[in-house]
Amino acid sequence: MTELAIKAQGLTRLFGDLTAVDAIDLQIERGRIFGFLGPNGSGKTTAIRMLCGLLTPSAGEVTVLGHPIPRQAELLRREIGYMTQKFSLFTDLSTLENLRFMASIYGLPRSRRKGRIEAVLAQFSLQELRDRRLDAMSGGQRQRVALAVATLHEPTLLFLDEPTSAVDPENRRDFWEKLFDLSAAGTTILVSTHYMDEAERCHQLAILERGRIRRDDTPQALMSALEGRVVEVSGESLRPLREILVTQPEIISAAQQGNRLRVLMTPEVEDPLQCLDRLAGPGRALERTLARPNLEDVFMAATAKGGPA
Ligand SMILES: Nc1ncnc2c1ncn2[C@@H]1O[C@H](COP(=O)(O)OP(=O)(O)OP(=O)(O)O)[C@@H](O)[C@H]1O
Repeated sequence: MTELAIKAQGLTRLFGDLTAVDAIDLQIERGRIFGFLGPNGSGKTTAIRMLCGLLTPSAGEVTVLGHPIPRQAELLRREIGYMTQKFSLFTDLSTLENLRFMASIYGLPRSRRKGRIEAVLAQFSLQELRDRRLDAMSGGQRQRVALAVATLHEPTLLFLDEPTSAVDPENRRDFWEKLFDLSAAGTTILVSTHYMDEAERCHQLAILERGRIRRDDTPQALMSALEGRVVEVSGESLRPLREILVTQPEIISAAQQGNRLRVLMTPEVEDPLQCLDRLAGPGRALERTLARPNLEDVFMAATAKGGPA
């Protein structure tokens, strides 16, 4: 049986009347990159904080790296790294000063400190930035320092809460290469994002909406499940066509991309092309073809029109 890094059942958190996380179940295998994909306010941060032992669940069972949480949260803390969307390092200190400070906070033995600091400086290509203050760095450079700090004590499990929200696409790609290096070396990573390109890189993905997991599978399986339901339309007057389509019960979403309209249909529709022709009405010169589903389609299917379809 595959060993699980994280197992949660019925994990729930209320804030007053609001259910921020609503009875979610999770099984995350060791060494995997697992993604939480969801819009703002869908409960990603709240779920991560409970899994780290930083926030007490209102209900549910959680085991992380074999520790029942929150009971053994203190023991867990030494084995995990946590990087939040809010930048939490000292911007008036240099890379090296931040690393030295965090090494003492983590309680790294003196004999290991120097070696680990040099190791992460090399691993995250920070040698040239070792003496630079963080407030004189770009967003991407700072994120690399933050990842170096989060992995300084060699955690076996890493929680990354929207780690690249202030980073451009090229730096995001580099950042993900570092995550794959860590994963290949055995580190389990739970990462939250609202970027589709990031979500697609994960080994496994949970789509969250209003505190619930709407889908949980590999990105490939999630996309394959929508095969035959996405139609791309090109032609004249796409805006009025879209207006008609979005009001129809057969249509989950219709989004314009350049001079094409991407239409996602409900699973009940047997012949999407024929259905589209019928809804568009006679007299429209349309070109339409079935398209390969992407993660954006999966996200729409999982969350649009008030619930999963
Ligand atoms: N301490 C708190 N007190 C009251 N409500 C809270 C608290 N923390 C979070 N919430 C609410 O719980 C819901 C989920 O928030 P959460 O931060 O977990 O979402 P998120 O998916 O991480 O969003 P984002 O992408 O914006 O970070 C939101 O409606 C939020 O306002």
